[in-house]
Amino acid sequence: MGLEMIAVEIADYIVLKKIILVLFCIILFCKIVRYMFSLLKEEKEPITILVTGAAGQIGYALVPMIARGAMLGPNQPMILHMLDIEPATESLKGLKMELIDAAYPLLRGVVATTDVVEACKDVNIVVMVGGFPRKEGMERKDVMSKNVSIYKAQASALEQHAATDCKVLVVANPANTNALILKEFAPSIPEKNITCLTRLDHNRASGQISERLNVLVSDVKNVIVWGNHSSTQYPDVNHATVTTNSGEKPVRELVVDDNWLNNEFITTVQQRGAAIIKARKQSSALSAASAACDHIRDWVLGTPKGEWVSMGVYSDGSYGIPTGLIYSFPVTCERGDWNIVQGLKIDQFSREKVDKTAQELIEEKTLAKSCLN
Ligand SMILES: NC(=O)c1ccc[n+]([C@@H]2O[C@H](COP(=O)([O-])OP(=O)(O)OC[C@H]3O[C@@H](n4cnc5c(N)ncnc54)[C@H](O)[C@@H]3O)[C@@H](O)[C@H]2O)c1
Ligand SMILES: O=C(O)C[C@H](O)C(=O)O
Repeated sequence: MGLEMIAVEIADYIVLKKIILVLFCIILFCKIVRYMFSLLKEEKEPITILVTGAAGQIGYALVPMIARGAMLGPNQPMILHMLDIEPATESLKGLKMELIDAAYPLLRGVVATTDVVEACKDVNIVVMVGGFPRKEGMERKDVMSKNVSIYKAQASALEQHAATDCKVLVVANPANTNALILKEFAPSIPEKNITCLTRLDHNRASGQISERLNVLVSDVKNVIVWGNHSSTQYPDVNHATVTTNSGEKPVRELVVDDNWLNNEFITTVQQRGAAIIKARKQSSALSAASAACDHIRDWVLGTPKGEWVSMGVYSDGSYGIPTGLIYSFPVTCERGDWNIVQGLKIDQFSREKVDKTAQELIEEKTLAKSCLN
């Protein structure tokens, strides 16, 4: 065999090796893609969610949202536990029938009960709506004594029977103080796992800006609701922006009316709950249910990059807010954990409002403790 022939054979061999390598890579790539798809299709374990006060009006709006996947996403199956009190037994039964009739694909089981132990068994997420609602003309403090005793009792049941890492959202008013009572009487639940709903106020603030500027509400970012879910809350737009064709613009720059932002905007958001009660003769329900889904979704699945939301959380002293209060702060969430956004500038106007609502929470805490004695 001449040298030329040997060179040709070696070249053929190298080409063949390259072809085999390319084929091998293609097969490997296909296998990886198939594996990724199989992971995506893989059935997740159901998460157990408890809604207390499920037979009430927020409950009636909330449970179908949860069952449709609005809270935990379209691929997360769930088992729903629904708790209410004896007089609501029949309407709770009816709600269970309707959930079955709605044939929600993600809903893998429904427990409708008036037994708090059965309701709390192994729950992973708890939305506490049960309680005595404020009626027209009533102050939130009027319902305090009725609700703190409910929250004390339910804290013990959760502590003993819920999953050890359960996440709790308190909706029922006074939401911040009910959450604080729950925290005090369920000391084994990590304090970071007990929160209250101020997302409704946050969404209301974004909604008012969107209406005023005629922009999409989804383009309004980073409003803050500080403090109590009450008329002393402080809706703050000093760090808020709107996404426009020419980038992110500060809300103040676009509104060009500091008088409106510092007065009417704040009181409209603060008084929105009362305005809805006046109009409907019942407190807000669908917007509260939707906000509860937003709160849990962002907490569990994370907030979008560069955005924060408002959540009532246990104060660690950030922004000079005393520890020992459940206070609404701007937070970002990642991998099921929230963190208070640090380093935001608080001007004198804001400082007074942030402190005023903290002061109301201190007073509510004292009142709640006296109701327990
Ligand atoms: N945080 C917020 O943003 C926000 C918004 C709207 C309403 N709320 C509050 O949410 C709460 C519920 O409002 P709603 O309109 O659904 O009231 P609702 O009266 O229609 O429903 C409350 C339900 O709780 C039940 N309940 C009472 N005691 C209970 C107990 N010990 N255990 C379990 N269930 C119990 C009642 O039987 C009723 O079915 C109220 O306190 C309301 O003020 C909070
Ligand atoms: O029930 C209320 O007091 C009002 C409610 O908290 C709301 O903000 O709509």
